[in-house]
Amino acid sequence: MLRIAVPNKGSLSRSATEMLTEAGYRQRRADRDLTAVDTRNNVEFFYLRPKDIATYVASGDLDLGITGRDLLIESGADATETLALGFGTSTFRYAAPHGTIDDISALSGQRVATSFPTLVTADLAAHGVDATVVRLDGAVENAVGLGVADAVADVVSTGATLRQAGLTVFGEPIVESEAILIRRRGSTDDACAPLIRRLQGVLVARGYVMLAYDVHAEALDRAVALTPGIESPTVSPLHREGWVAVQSMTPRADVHAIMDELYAIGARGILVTDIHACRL
Ligand SMILES: Nc1ncnc2c1ncn2[C@@H]1O[C@H](COP(=O)(O)OP(=O)(O)OP(=O)(O)O)[C@@H](O)[C@H]1O
Ligand SMILES: O=P(O)(O)OC[C@H]1O[C@H](OP(=O)(O)OP(=O)(O)O)[C@H](O)[C@@H]1O
Ligand SMILES: [Mg+2]
Repeated sequence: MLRIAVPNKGSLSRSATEMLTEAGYRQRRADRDLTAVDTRNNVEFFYLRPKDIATYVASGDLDLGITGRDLLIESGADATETLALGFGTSTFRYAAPHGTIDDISALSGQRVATSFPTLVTADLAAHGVDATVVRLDGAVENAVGLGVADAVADVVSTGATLRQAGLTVFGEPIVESEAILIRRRGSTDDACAPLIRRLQGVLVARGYVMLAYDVHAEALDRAVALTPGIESPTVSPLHREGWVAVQSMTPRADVHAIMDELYAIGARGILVTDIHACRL
C-alpha cells in the first residue's frame, strides 16, 4: 500500500486535502484524524506536521509527502521536489524596522530571529555575512519590538503581519515557496506514478478550461493561432456551409482576452466549460 504524508494543520492542510479529494482519493473524515485508508486506491494517508514531513519521506517510511518548499529546504532531509502544487504560495524574506537595516550585508554583527534557522544560516553564509541567528518557534515579527533581535527572516504572504509589527522587507526573497510533492532522493518506485499523474491532472484541470466556438473556415487559421490547445484543437464541420466548430483547451487565466479576440475575428457561440478531471 502506498503511504502518503499530508499536512495535518496549518496553512497547507485544507488545500492539500482538497487537492487529493479532487484527485479521487478518500481523505480523513475529521480534522483530528491522523490517518485515513483509501482501500479502493490502495493508499494510506498520514496526517503530520508539515515541518516533519520531509523527515518521514527521506527515511523511506513514507513514499510521498506534501509540504512547503521552504520547509523542505529547512529540513535538510534527503528528499526532492517532484511536483509544484500551485497553492500555499509565500515568500521567505528578511525584514527590519524601516530606516534601520536595508541590505543583507548590513546584517553583519546583528541578531536575526527566525523559525527557519538552517535556511537562514545557509543564506547568511552564502552572502558572507556573520550574524547571530535567534531561533524562535513562531510569531517572530514580535522579536524586534521585544528586543531579542534586530531583524527577522520569516514567511510573508500578504505582508500584513510585518506591517503591523512596523517591519519592512529588504534584500531579495530568500525562497519563493509553495506547496510541493516530495519523494526520497533517488527513489524511482513505480507505485508512486499513478498518484503523481492524478495530481498533474488536477493541476491541468484547474489551470485550463475547455473553449468551444464556431467560426467561418476562412478565419480558422487565425482562430487556431489564438487557441492552439495542448496538442492541437479539434475542428469539426458544421451543417452551415463554410463554418466549422472548434474545441480547444485554453489557459484559464487568458480565456476572457482570447474570447474578445475570437469574437473580433468573427467567431460566434463561444462557450467556456470547466474541466473536472484530466489525464494528458
Ligand atoms: N500565510 C502563511 N503563513 C504561514 N505559512 C504559510 C502561509 N502561506 C503559505 N504558507 C506556507 O505554509 C507552510 C507553513 O505551514 P505550517 O503549517 O508549518 O505553519 P503555519 O501555517 O504557520 O501553521 P502554524 O504556525 O499554526 O503551525 C510553509 O511552507 C509556508 O511557506
Ligand atoms: O504576510 P502575512 O499574510 O501576514 O502572513 C505571514 C505570517 O503568517 C505566518 O504566521 P502564523 O500565523 O503561521 O503564526 P506563527 O508565526 O506562529 O507560525 C508567518 O509566520 C507570518 O508571521
Ligand atoms: Mg506559522
